[in-house]
Amino acid sequence: MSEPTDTSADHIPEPRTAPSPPPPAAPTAGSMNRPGIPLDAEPGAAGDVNAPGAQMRYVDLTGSREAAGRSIRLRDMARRLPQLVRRSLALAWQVDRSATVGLLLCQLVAGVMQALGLVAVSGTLTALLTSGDVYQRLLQAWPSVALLAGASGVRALLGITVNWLSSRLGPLMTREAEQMLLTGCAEVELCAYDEPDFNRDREAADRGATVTGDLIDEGQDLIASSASFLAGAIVLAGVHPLLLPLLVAASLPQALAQVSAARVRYLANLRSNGDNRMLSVLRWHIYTREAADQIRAGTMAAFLSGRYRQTVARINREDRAAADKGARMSLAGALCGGLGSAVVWAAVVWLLATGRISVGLAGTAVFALQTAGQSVRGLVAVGARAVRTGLYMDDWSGFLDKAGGFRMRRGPHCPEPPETIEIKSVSHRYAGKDHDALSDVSLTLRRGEVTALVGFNGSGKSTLSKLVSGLYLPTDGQVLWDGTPTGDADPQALWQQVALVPQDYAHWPLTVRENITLGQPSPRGDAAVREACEAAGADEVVDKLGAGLDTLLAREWLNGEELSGGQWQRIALGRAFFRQAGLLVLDEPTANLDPRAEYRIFQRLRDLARDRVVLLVTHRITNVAVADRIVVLDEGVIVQEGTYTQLAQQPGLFQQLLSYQVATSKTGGKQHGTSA
Ligand SMILES: Nc1ncnc2c1ncn2[C@@H]1O[C@H](COP(=O)(O)OP(=O)(O)OP(=O)(O)O)[C@@H](O)[C@H]1O
Repeated sequence: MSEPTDTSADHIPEPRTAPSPPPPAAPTAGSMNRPGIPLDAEPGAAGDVNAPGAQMRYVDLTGSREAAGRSIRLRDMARRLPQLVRRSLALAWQVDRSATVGLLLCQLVAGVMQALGLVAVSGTLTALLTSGDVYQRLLQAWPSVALLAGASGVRALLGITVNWLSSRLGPLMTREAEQMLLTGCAEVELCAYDEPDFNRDREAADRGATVTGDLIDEGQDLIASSASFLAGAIVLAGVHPLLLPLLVAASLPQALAQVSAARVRYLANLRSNGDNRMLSVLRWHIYTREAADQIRAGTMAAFLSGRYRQTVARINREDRAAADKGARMSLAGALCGGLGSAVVWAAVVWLLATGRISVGLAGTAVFALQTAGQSVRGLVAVGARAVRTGLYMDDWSGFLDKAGGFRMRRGPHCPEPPETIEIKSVSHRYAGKDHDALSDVSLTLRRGEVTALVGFNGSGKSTLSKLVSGLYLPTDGQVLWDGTPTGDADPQALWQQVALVPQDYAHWPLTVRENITLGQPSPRGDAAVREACEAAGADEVVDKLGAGLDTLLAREWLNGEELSGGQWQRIALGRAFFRQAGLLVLDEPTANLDPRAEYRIFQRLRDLARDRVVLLVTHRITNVAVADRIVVLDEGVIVQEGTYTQLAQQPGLFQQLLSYQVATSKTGGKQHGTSA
């Protein structure tokens, strides 16, 4: 049985496992293009951070949690606590049954020992305070003393056992909660991530998972306090029926004050939630390597530190106000509590003076009053903390429910490498958008052909490539793989047939080999990896690395290496070429490559297309001559389609794009010539 912590504290301590907002950046190439602007910053804030009074703040994340925080009241707490204990035990049962049973048994025996201890106190005092010679009185008292010592010893041992079992269970519960979160996220449709609420709730759920392990300690403290209160109450009621209600009434003001102070602190924490998240974003950008060069070259350090200080000042103001208010409440509670205690002690004296209880029973009452009083305060303090942990856990379980709503529920069909992919009257609108990213697009992709998508930024090229790959399901129309809609295919089986090089490819902190195989090695072993590297021009990169394919691609890690942007892109291409997939999607595959590497990739595309469908998204208009067919998109609509020769001669958007690129290269050439 662990002792309830900080029974006199007037505030709920932070969860023992302090939840911290996760670092904002994923390991992608593109993440570097968006330093400093959180994805869900308040509308307008990101674009106008220097305007007078403008503050870059996270959107309010509190919403329903504020309402939940306001419900930290004595009555709601009493209703909530049994649920929380049940919840903690259910999760504990899930991860380690024997430890859970052990914990419950220990708590039960500890409660019995507490009651026996109090009975033994009564026996000891009665024996010692009766008249007669000292030797006789000691002889009479010793069985009670032995019982008292035995009960204390057993309680101490049980306390150690409970701590041991709780510390075994806590981390297991946290890991289990995190695992459930990971599984939940891996199983949702990609479109879930486009819902702003989803990302927000996921972060909150992450904090909830982190504190899940705390609930077992808090649950144990609650059980221990309840058992201790029960033992004290039974003994006290035995001494005189007046004492127990008096004690409860006397403890009430202090309990109310504690709960109110807890509510004030919780709400203050909630109000600072956005600012705390902002601090973590700023810290990440200020001290990690990712943006270190841009902070220096842009002389941004003072600006960012200033923003950090402003945010800290806001949090400090909020904390200070909550601390002051909490202290005032605690003071009022302590005053009322002091008066209440005086009344209880006066009652004991009165009962003794009027001969209603013996001296021995009065002594027992003193011990029982102390035990029960401490337990009530402990119950309230731990209860308030457990309720707060429960609120964090609500975020976690709420998110799991939400993720369940987005779970992929597609068909069982396992596609073969496709002969044709038909895009049939497809429209797609992202969540929260008021217009379609693609409108009524129809197109057929065939094995053996390279189809290129071109168009201005935001015209819908990447969206179309993600629909073709089955990453998104269209909001209207169908994408048919050899006649089967992507929504009817088993997603894992379908993605086995997809090799994708997205615009923002991941820089996995793994070895070169794992970066290529993505953890799914070929039966041909390293020979297949080397072939893919050669096709992508990554062989030159690997040859220069100390440990070849075994080199860890993360410089900040022990013995890791860092690659240049173009070298990473070759690795990303190697990944796609390694995969034996029937669809190859290349979204801006040569943006970081030098002209020689780019030339080689475009030359290889024809070979690659022989036994697969190839979809190429590119702004390098002069290079799309390699494609069998070019599709020109504008504002989500196909405006032109044909071969390079046809489109180059036809007035339209393609000619415009081509002329811009030719003009740019000419201008660049002239400038180069002038400066040379
Ligand atoms: N995840 C998303 N959530 C909401 N809107 C999105 C999302 N991805 C793209 N969009 C919007 O859909 C439209 C088409 O975007 P898409 O990325 O397909 O364009 P693109 O032609 O590939 O652009 P670029 O040439 O810049 O890569 C844009 O208006 C964009 O803002």
